[in-house]
Amino acid sequence: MKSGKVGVLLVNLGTPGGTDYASMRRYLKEFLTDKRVIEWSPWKWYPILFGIVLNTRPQKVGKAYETIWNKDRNESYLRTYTRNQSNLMAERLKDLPNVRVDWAMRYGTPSIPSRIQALKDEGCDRIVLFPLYPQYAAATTATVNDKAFQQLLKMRWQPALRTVPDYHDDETYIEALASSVMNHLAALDWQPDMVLASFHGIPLSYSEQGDPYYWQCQKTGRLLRERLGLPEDKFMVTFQSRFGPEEWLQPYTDKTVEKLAQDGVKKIAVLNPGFVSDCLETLEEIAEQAAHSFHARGGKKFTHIPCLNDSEDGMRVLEKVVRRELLGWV
Ligand SMILES: C=CC1=C(C)c2cc3[nH]c(cc4nc(cc5[nH]c(cc1n2)c(C)c5CCC(=O)O)C(CCC(=O)O)=C4C)c(C)c3C=C
Ligand SMILES: [Fe+2]
Ligand SMILES: [Fe+2]
Repeated sequence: MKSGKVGVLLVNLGTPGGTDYASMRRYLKEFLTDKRVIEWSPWKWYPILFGIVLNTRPQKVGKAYETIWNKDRNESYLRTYTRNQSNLMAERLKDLPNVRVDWAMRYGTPSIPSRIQALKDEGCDRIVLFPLYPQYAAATTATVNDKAFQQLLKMRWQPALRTVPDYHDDETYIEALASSVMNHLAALDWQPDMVLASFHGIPLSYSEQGDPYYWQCQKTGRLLRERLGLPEDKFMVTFQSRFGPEEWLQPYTDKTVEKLAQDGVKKIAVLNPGFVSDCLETLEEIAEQAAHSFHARGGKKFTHIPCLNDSEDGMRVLEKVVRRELLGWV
């Protein structure tokens, strides 16, 4: 049995294997049966999920994925960026010869159990598990951790596992976001009247039960606004990607974009600080749908500021967090 190495496992949300009905259904089924994501009792939720959602949503969302699919590699960008981040991280950690870097997805492939097992087989008896979410939510961070520990449940000789906490107020992260905004805006021949920092939402009830997500998003937003030197009336934190009938965190991004246009605001910029990589929710919902809705209501200029992805600044953030969590192990 090999031993003595340290693994670093980068984990993002997941992605369907293809945009066809069967792949989309498989992906959404795994996602939407996760009790950390949908907290309703299965008695209430499953008839709706299996009766309606999984019969209609795969087609609808499959079409949306088609518009943002990475055709060169026949995969979603979330997968492309996560793999790139893993390769670049391995390069950056070359000075630590005992460290192995790998990546996984919470839903779809490569799965967390398969990569934890692979790292263990390679001799990693210590693993740093990094859920790629700057703000903590049970629906994202906790479910990644749960999945990893489920695999450990099956192992006789478990690796030691260190879970990486959120980094919503980390200086390097705020600095990277700020430069991504400044560089993007400097390349335009116009300047926005309003900058929206749009985070993925969660149901309000999750927040009321103690999820720190809302407050972490607010703090990220405030620190970014201060770093950009923007007054409060030129910067807003909003929440996107509502799903289902419940009330979610407010203000909603789509409604805000509509209202801004109706109120006569002509130029806006939107960024997604909570997403480590661009994905359906940023490329389709914001860069396509929100832009369309803004223009349709009289808005003139709309720009989407890309996520940090596999950029130099983005990698500096991830590397800083990983090196901090490796302390004592390398
Ligand atoms: C109740 C449902 C959902 C909760 C809660 C939720 C929280 C949440 N999600 C992300 C990040 C991503 N979500 C993505 C897609 C997506 N999210 C939901 C539902 C909930 N998310 C669904 C059903 C989907 C699939 C698309 C759709 O059917 O609309 C993605 C994109 C994945 C991709 O491949 O591009 C990301 C990323 C966060 C950060 C979060 C809570 C903080
Ligand atoms: Fe989501
Ligand atoms: Fe969405």
